[in-house]
Amino acid sequence: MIAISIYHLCIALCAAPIVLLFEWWRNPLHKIPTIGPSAPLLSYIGAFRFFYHAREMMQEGYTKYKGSTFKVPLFDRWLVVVSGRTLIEELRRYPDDQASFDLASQELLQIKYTFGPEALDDQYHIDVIREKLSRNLGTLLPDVQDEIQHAFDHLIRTEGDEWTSVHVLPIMIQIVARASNRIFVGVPYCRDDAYLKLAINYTMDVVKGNIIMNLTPPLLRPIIARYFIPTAKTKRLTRGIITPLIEERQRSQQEQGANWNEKPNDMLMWLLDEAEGNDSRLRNLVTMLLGVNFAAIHTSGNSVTHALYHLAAQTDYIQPLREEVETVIAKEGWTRAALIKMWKLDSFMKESQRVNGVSSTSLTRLALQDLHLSDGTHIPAGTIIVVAASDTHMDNEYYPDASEFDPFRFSKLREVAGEGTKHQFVSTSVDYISFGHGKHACPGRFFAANELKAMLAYILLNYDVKFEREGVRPENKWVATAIIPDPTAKVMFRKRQQ
Ligand code: HEM
Repeated sequence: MIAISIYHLCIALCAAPIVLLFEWWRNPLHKIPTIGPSAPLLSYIGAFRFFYHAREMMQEGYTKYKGSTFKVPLFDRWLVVVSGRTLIEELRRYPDDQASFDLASQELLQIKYTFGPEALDDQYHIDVIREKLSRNLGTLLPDVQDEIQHAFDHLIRTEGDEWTSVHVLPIMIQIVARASNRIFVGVPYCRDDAYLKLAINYTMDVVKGNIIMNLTPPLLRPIIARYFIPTAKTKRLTRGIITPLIEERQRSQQEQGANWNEKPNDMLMWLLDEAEGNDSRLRNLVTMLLGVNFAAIHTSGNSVTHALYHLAAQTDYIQPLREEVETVIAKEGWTRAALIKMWKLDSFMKESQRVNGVSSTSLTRLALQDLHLSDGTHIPAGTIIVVAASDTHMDNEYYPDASEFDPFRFSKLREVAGEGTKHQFVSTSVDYISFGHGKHACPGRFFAANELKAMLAYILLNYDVKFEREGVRPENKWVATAIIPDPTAKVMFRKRQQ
């Protein structure tokens, strides 16, 4: 009996690698070139490498396979990367029922467990961002600016003409969180430390929850999620803070109806209006609010920090930018029209996003059916596809001297007749995909661009900035596909003496 068992065990042990190899060879993804090892089990070594050295692996793939596809390993799946104008355009054109952004996000972030199933059902916040937030930018700008000023005064303490060293990334994230939440929930909540902490930490909670879910077998996920997903607590605590505000607004709406003259013009009110008479939307308001914070805070906080590092490293950019801001403000006052006229500032932000960005990939899609790309690549249903954003942005074919940070690259291009809007910060194209491109391009980018330019303009008008080690911009950190400005760097701030 024992002999038979050992015999069977030996057969099983010998057969397992053969079966694994056969499955690997039969998998249609096998035909897509791999960066790093692709054989079964060895691909985990590749996944470790990708976690720490994504920049080099993406560069290698782009150099070898530009205009086609390659794949890189994550711990639980392959990521198929497409590049070149033709394929990016092809990916953009696929309808949602063939290549889905929503389901790709669901898979990569385990949204059902991290945000909660309600976040998948009814994404009415996207239309609210598109329709209400973007159309109210001009009206809301004074509030954003007021909050920026309040936040800088509160968080960056300078004395006379002394230089103060500021640990920039966490401070910029806080300022963005306050300025954004001035428009999401208004005063005093946008200054409430407990609420801000929850809104800021929600992103890390989602990341942690995602790691926990990826380590859990699918069958056990619903149970593990119930007890170990940190977002559940964050949502509960946020509900505790925001529910009285929601109830107060519902009461005012009932009592005053169309005569409610002081009706707030903010994200929470727009979401409430959209949820009126819809119980499930009302129940999910806080999830939606946190979802908007997730999309807005770290993306914008990292972006303004990237730009500020360039300013502090190359202080000769300060004068032309400051001159532009001062001249436009003197003529126009602090309006949205004024921000639009600041071409150099807009160009500076766009160039910073081009050479840094917040992610090395964009246009994330899940193939819902087999896709056949024009270069002959066959992508099987169930595959996650992305575009090589950073490498596209660093390609000399699209951007002369692409590796150079040329702050006024885009404002110079805009001076050519007919090119005025094409090179704005918010314009997307197959060559500029920091905000995605096409149907799912970031709907919050108009708000983000306004807020970030208002923050930079505020810094230019009110502070001198520099690095302690002058002229040296700290290296960005790459963690898998995420790109983060050095989280430890400090910038020196000195209040300008008017
Ligand atoms: C500098 C800041 C930002 C960056 C770099 C950024 C970037 C992006 C990117 C790359 C996408 C995915 C596009 C795609 O794969 O096709 C996206 C989607 C999205 N962003 Fe942003 N974003 C920023 C700020 C914001 C803000 C402030 C909001 C909200 C107020 C927002 C809300 C969203 C939403 C809701 C989506 C999903 C769109 C959809 O489902 O169709 N983002 N963003």
